[in-house]
Amino acid sequence: MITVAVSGAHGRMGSTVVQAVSAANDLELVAELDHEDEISTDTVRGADVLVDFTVPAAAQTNVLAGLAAGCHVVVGTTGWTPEAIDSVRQAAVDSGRNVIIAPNFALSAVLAMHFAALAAPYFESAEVIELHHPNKLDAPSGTAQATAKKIAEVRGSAPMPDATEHDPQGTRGGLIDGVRVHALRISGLTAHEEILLGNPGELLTIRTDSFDRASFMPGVLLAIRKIPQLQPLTYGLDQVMDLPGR
Ligand SMILES: NC(=O)c1ccc[n+]([C@@H]2O[C@H](COP(=O)([O-])OP(=O)(O)OC[C@H]3O[C@@H](n4cnc5c(N)ncnc54)[C@H](O)[C@@H]3O)[C@@H](O)[C@H]2O)c1
Ligand SMILES: O=C(O)C1=N[C@H](C(=O)O)CCC1
Repeated sequence: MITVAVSGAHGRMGSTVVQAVSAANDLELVAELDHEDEISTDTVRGADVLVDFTVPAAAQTNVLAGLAAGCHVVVGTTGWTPEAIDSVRQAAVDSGRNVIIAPNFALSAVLAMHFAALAAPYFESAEVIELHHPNKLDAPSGTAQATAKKIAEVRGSAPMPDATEHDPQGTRGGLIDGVRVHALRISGLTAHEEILLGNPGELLTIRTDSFDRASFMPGVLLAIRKIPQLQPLTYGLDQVMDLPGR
């Protein structure tokens, strides 16, 4: 039996994780923590794994507190900087516990990112559109950032055709490692992304839709089950799945 504490347990994702862990035969929910609860040896109640779905401003502190409390930590909270990830990596090494940070636990999103990285070297143009519910705090989404970085990695510095000279309102979107990213916030949506890859006369569109937060749960449970066997720091659920072409 793997014991689990959830941080952000009253939120949209945290409450869904509480339900999913409670329903799993091999997992035991031992603590539900939220905004006013300190993360400590006492409050995690001996949990093997702390799962964090909180807010970008709190995630790093929560992960470090979880490691100090003796937990492996599964992180879904977005908004990470490379510096914050490095500090977590070092803390994980020092603690002898492991951390996985995944910007998206939905299998369709993980595969969409993977397929985009496989396809990107074959296309002149690549842009990312992410579409989310309007209560989301961060833009662009962690998934869009990770997607753009993966595309940039495989494309290198190959230029994309774009004659735009005048865009005073910034309507061409943000640039992440040379890849354009556009963030939409629309009532009624949950979490969606399109990756558009173009060549003269053709377009490949890769799209992932999370219509319900249940879509993230198989990935979260996989990470909880696998984390004791992982490296001190893993970034992305693709690193845990046995994907072809990696
Ligand atoms: N990785 C993924 O697959 C995935 C999927 C969905 C959302 N997310 C990310 O998860 C995060 C949470 O999303 P959400 O929609 O559940 O948000 P939410 O606002 O519904 O929930 C956040 C919860 O965190 C709590 N909280 C705030 N500060 C805290 C602190 N210091 N300690 C403990 N709890 C604190 C809030 O009270 C709230 O209950 C966001 O960063 C979002 O981008 C990731
Ligand atoms: O609802 C959110 O907030 C989501 N955040 C993640 C991101 O920023 O990529 C994953 C999708 C849902």
